[in-house]
Amino acid sequence: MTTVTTGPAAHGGAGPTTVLRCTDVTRTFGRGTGEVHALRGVSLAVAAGELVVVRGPSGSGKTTLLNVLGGLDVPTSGRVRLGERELTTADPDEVLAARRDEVGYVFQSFGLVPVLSAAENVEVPLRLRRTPAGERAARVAEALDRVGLAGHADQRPDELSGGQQQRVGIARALVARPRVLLADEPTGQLDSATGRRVMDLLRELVHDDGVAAVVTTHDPELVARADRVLDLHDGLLRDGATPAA
Ligand SMILES: Nc1ncnc2c1ncn2[C@@H]1O[C@H](COP(=O)(O)OP(=O)(O)OP(=O)(O)O)[C@@H](O)[C@H]1O
Repeated sequence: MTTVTTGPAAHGGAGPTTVLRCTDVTRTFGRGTGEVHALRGVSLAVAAGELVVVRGPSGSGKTTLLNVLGGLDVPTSGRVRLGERELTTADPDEVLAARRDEVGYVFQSFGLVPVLSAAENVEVPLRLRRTPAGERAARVAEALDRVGLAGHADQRPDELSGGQQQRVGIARALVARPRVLLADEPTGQLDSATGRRVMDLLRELVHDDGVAAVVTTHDPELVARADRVLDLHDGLLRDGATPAA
């Protein structure tokens, strides 16, 4: 098994700003002749305020990696550390708490609840954290304002464009001030100009908030906006080309 260590871990171990780390992670699906090695020894450390883009062809393991990093899936072997929590040895309640408290997720298909307004969608993570109602309203208004949707709070997803829906998705991901942001092909359903604007926004917010972000993509436009690019091929992670800008 080949293990490629990338990021702060490759340069002297745990830096004080590393908030997300996985070490020698494998994930195997199925058994026997049907076995699929989706991740084959992946190590990665992401610092606060760093935007890491993971690119790779379909089936290379991108979604599996995000699921493992975010505590949505359990690796077959290896370790995942999210903030102060070691997910791979934590009990299920603690993993749930880590997901709720530490991670914001952005989905390719936005993942908004169709019957809720933009503001109500953004409010969901705050309700899960039992944030008091008055504080919720202020935080939701601020989050919508930051993504340029202050005037769209009462609209439902089907009354918004794709780019606006993804801005709502980003506001929802960041409203509870997570330390980690995970985004799976966040511009996959957007035209290229809209995708660029959404990615610029994501980059700005990640840097402003000091969030450790991992974004998967096929899109070269996203790659150019990364602080660091990693290539995933057949479940193996390698340093990619340094982004142009
Ligand atoms: N639940 C599962 N059961 C069996 N095999 C799976 C499962 N999830 C993923 N795989 C397999 O693991 C490999 C990696 O899949 P993954 O979805 O992580 O790739 P991906 O890079 O995200 O692909 P895409 O870009 O098409 O979304 C693939 O061969 C896939 O078929």
